Amino acid sequence: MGEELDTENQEWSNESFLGHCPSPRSLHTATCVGDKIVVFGGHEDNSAKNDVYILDTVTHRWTKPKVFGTPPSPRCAHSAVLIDGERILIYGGRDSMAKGDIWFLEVNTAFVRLQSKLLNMEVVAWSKGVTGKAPRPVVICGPSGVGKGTLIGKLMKDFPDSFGFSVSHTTRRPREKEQDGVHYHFTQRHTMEKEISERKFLESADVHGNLYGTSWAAVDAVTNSGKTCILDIDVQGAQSVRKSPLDAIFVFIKPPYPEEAELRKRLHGRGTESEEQIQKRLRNAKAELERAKDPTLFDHILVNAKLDEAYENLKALLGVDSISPHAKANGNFEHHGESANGFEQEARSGHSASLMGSKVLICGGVTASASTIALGDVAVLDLSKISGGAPGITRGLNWVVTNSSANGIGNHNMQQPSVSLSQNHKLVPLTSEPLVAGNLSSTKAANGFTR
Ligand SMILES: Nc1nc2c(ncn2[C@@H]2O[C@H](COP(=O)(O)OP(=O)(O)O)[C@@H](O)[C@H]2O)c(=O)[nH]1
Ligand SMILES: Nc1ncnc2c1ncn2[C@@H]1O[C@H](COP(=O)(O)OP(=O)(O)O)[C@@H](O)[C@H]1O
Repeated sequence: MGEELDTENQEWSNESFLGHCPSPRSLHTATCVGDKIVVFGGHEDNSAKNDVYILDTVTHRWTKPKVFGTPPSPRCAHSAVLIDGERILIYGGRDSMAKGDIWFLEVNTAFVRLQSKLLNMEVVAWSKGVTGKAPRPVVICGPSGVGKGTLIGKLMKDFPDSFGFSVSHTTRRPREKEQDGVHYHFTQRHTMEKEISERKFLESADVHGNLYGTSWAAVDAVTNSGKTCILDIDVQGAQSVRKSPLDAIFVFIKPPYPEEAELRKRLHGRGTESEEQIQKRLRNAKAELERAKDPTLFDHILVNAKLDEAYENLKALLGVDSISPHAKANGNFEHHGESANGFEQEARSGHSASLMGSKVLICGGVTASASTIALGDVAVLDLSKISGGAPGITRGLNWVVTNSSANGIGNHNMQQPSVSLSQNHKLVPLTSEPLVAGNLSSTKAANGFTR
């Protein structure tokens, strides 16, 4: 059962709803997307939630959609605003602490429509929103034995705060010093094939007789932490990623001449493969070196003759400061808070958010729950330059105004008030009037705290 409000007659009626309905909760958001209502997060039994449910208002059926990407941490008292009918911006909220991060729940983007068609089910996808200059992922390719692992290892050791490795899945057996979950996720072919069919992978390929693949989760884990994501994948993988919306930089590592003899020497020196496996790797190397000649695939070709020189060149093309290891790489971004232009935002919950053109106005709310200070400001998030999106981060967000006294914006028009399901599950508008009206310096926050 549920209750429905007829907005024309202003009347509530009891309705039966079918399907998988959300558990009773409060302080969640419910956003109308066409005939559907998308419910995210909320609070139940002393804990916050990060699940997503969709109510089809025509069929009166609830569904729990398939969720792509890594969801934000559980939260309640966040805000939700529908952007261009295709993605819901989720901002802030709290569990035990107030949050200042920005997320997009894609409900009708090209990516979501394609996945939905392929899987024949309701699909949504998470993409983390980033302000400032977000780094692009880096794809590193090259024949077996050329030194990809060695170069990446050096980069990760010297710049652990700046670079993160996308841990691939593989069906090959672990080498002696390889750790599961660090170098690869070692898995079985049937398990991996099942996960590929469930579309958990950004790309996958058969390489040297084994299955390798990059999961969405592997890339999300790095990009959502704010680090530059490094992918060590073969040329087939690079071709797939090139076609994906990941917007990566592609680097091919080549051996010096004579190429085959050098690879053979290095593979023998590494001593991790049998002679038969080395022969297979060398045969494949020829084909990879050939395919790398495609000028549309790689942005940079780097010869790894002398290791130290190759490493300096790699750092230079990635824009890393070679003098100060452990410093952040150029292009690193803040996950939340600071914008490219220096405006900073406090984490908050219980605020309101409304869309005005390509800008989102964030008003009031409270800061960290320990102090529960009500905020009287208006922050404006500019979405006019956003790019990217699931699968991957959404770039180009910018905080443009922070007005602590908010003169002149007090009675702004809330174009798209959030809608919330209350604890007893009635569908009610959360803020049919502006949450913050009049003089913002004496804001009343959503939970009643005043300043
Ligand atoms: N397409 C794809 N290739 C991968 C992935 N992970 C590793 N590879 C590639 O698989 C090949 C074999 O890797 P590995 O077994 O570690 O052997 P190595 O290249 O001899 O060190 C290399 O070309 C890797 O770049 C992945 O997730 N996807
Ligand atoms: N520039 C280089 N000169 C000589 N040997 C190298 C160089 N770069 C890497 N190696 C060695 O070659 C072997 C293969 O390197 P590795 O990083 O495992 O290659 P890949 O990951 O591309 O298969 C390792 O034993 C490594 O120490």
